[in-house]
Amino acid sequence: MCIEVDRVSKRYILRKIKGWTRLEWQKIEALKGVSFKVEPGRALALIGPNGAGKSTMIKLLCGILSPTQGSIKVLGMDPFKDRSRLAYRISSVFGQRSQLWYHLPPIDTFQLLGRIYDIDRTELKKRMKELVELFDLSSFLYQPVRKLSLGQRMRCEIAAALIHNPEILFLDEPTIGLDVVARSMVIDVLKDLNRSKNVTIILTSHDTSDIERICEDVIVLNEGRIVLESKIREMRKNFFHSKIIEVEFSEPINDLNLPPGARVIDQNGSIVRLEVDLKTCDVNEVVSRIVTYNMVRDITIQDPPLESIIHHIYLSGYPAGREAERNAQVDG
Ligand SMILES: Nc1ncnc2c1ncn2[C@@H]1O[C@H](COP(=O)(O)OP(=O)(O)OP(=O)(O)O)[C@@H](O)[C@H]1O
Repeated sequence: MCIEVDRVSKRYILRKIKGWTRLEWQKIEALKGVSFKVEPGRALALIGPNGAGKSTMIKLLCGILSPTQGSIKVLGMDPFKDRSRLAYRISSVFGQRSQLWYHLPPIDTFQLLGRIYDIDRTELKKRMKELVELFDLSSFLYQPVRKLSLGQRMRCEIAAALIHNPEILFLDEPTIGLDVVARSMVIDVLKDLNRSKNVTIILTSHDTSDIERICEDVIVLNEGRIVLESKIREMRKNFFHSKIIEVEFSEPINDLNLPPGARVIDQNGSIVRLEVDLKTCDVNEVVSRIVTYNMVRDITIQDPPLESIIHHIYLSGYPAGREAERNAQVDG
C-alpha cells in the first residue's frame, strides 16, 4: 500500500470574538474516523459536496496538517512528521493556489525547484525538456506568470509539480476555471502519467467528467465521513436504476403509449428523451413499443450522467449511502 489512512479525524478550532471582550471557541469536525488504503499506481477521486472534508484530507496526506486522531502513512512515512523527506517523493497541485513565482517566467520556477530537489543540471535539463513537450509550454516558458492565461498557468503548475518525478500526485481541483481545450489537455496528461508512468493520483474535483476520465476508484465523503468507497465502474452499476432513451421520430409525436416505469423527461419537436426505471420496466420493451407504433429516425440508449448518481448518494447521506449500495448489491 502506498497510502494507509486509519481512523483519521481532524478538528479545526476557530477563535471567535464575541462583543468587546469575550472570546468563544468553535470546534469544526472536518473529518470523523476516516479509513482507507490506496495501492501504488491507482487513481482515486475524493468527491463530496462543499465542506465534506476533501481538501482537509488532501492536506493531511501531504503533511500540511496533522490529524487530531488516527494515523496516516504515505509511502511508509508519517506525512506530518516526515514532511521534508516525503516531499522528494510526492507532489501536490492546488487549483486555487500557485507555486509559480508570479512576476517571473515559469522556467525560473522550474530551475529553482530543480535546486530545491537537488536534481543535477543535466537531469534537470532533460526533465524540463520532457515536461515542456508534454504540456506544450514552449511558447510561453519565458513570459512572466502574471501574463499567462489560466490554462497556460495550470499546465505550468502541473509541470512544476512533476519536476522531481513524484510517485504520488495529489491534486485539489486541478481543472477549476479551465476551458474545454485546456481541461482536456490536463486530463489527458494526468491519465497518461497514471497509466503509463504508474504515478499514483489522488484527485478532488467537482467535475464528474474529470473524475470519470482519470480515476478508477472513488471515495465519496459527506460531512467528514466516508459515505461510499467503490470502483467508479461498480458505482455506476450499483446506483444506476434507470436508462435514458433518446428518440428522434420522423414527425412530431403526441402520445407515446409508454408502459408503467417509462416517462418522458424532455421533448423538443420530434426529439424525445425518456427515462426508464429499470426496477419496474424493461428497456427492450419500451424500445420495441416505440419502434412498432412509430416511424423512428434514430434511437440511442444511455446511462444517466454520473452527476445524477452522485447527487443521489449525497442526498442519501450517511450511512444511508452505504445502505443503498448494500441493497443494490443484494438486488443484483
Ligand atoms: N483552516 C480552517 N479552519 C477552520 N475550519 C476549516 C478550515 N479549513 C476547512 N475548514 C472547515 O472544515 C470543513 C471541511 O472543509 P474542506 O475544505 O476540507 O471541505 P471540502 O470538501 O474540500 O469543501 P469544498 O468542496 O468547498 O472545497 C468545512 O466545514 C470547513 O469550513
